[in-house]
Amino acid sequence: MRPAKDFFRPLAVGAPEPIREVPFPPSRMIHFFPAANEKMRSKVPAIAPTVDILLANLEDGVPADQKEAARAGLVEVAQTVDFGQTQFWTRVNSLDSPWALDDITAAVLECGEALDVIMIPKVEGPEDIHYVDRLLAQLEAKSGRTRPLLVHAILETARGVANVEEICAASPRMQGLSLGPADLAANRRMKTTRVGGGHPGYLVREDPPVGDDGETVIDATRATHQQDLWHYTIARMVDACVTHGILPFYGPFGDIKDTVACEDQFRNAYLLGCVGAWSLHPVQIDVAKKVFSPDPADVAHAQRVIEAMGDGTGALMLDGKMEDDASVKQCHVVVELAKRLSERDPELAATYGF
Ligand SMILES: CC(=O)SCCNC(=O)CCNC(=O)[C@H](O)C(C)(C)COP(=O)(O)OP(=O)(O)OC[C@H]1O[C@@H](n2cnc3c(N)ncnc32)[C@H](O)[C@@H]1OP(=O)(O)O
Ligand SMILES: O=CC(=O)O
Ligand SMILES: [Mg+2]
Repeated sequence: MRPAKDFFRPLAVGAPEPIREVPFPPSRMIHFFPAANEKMRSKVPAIAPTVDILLANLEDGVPADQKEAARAGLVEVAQTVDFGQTQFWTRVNSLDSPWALDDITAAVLECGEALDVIMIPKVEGPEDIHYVDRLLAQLEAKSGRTRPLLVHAILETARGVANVEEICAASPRMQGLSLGPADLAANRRMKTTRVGGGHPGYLVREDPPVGDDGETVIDATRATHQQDLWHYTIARMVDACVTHGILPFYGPFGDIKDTVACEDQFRNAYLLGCVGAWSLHPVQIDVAKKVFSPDPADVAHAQRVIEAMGDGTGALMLDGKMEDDASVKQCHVVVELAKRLSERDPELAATYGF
């Protein structure tokens, strides 16, 4: 760990100054497209204005024999597409792969200033971030980049989860974390075979009824309630991110057709503090937009509480409920997010009455 006085020093002569505060533009969805796929690349200019973050994927999901084509696709998109206010990210291959070094090199030297964030998969500890941090500084100095690339890590190994705080604190480049439930499940030896979401076998069952003889009746027809496999990890990730001033995201939901369960998974993450989730298919873009934009009814209620609370201190009753300094702070979180999103979206602003 560098001493505090050196934390914000560039790691190479000529590299841009590290940032002191992580920017938080609209970040409701990170939309993935396979960068090797020409047809998908051709859709990027049309999709870009409809998403908050567009990501050229080079890692899992891209076949091994298309890794070079994906890298070339990233560079082509970076050099030709006008992203407007949409953020442009890439996910490079993991640091132990034969492709990571060339991916990172091309991302810095050939993408110009178009790229905002590099997503690093399978991050295990702060040492992975330290390696990327120095390499990026060297490449930035060589390319003449004027603003530092930020780093987003995927939390998808047990060791990564165990080291989550150190990962968040490893560099001023750290922009955020995503939960990667598919790789994490494999690494933990969970016995699931899906990409995110719940599992019908992970449940709690109602207590058995008591018979006339006072004995419990063990029958299998009692109600069960499916539980959330990801609650612990998301909550842990959110606490680590907030502690270090960076942004938490939920990752992929693989059942593309089940937009209802996708919405549930995204909403659990939203309620626990995540700012966005990945969209793997165009149908998931609107799901993320809906879930990660505060509900207009919640915004209206929050505004009433803020208004009623005056200077924000004390306690009062509103609609039969106690409101005080702490509940009004929650209301400010909701209203500020709604206002921030509305700045770039007049239609959304109208639904809030701003
Ligand atoms: C665990 C992890 O690491 S998750 C991250 C790695 N995985 C990914 O990134 C997957 C990204 N998504 C995809 O590759 C695709 O959506 C797939 C393979 C899942 C499904 O693709 P398809 O079978 O083509 O889906 P479908 O037929 O429903 O597509 C409908 C249209 O949307 C397009 N489309 C599908 N996914 C995307 C996307 N991510 N971005 C842009 N366009 C897309 C298709 O090209 C198709 O276009 P068309 O109507 O002009 O033919
Ligand atoms: O990369 C994402 C995952 O879930 O694995
Ligand atoms: Mg993964």
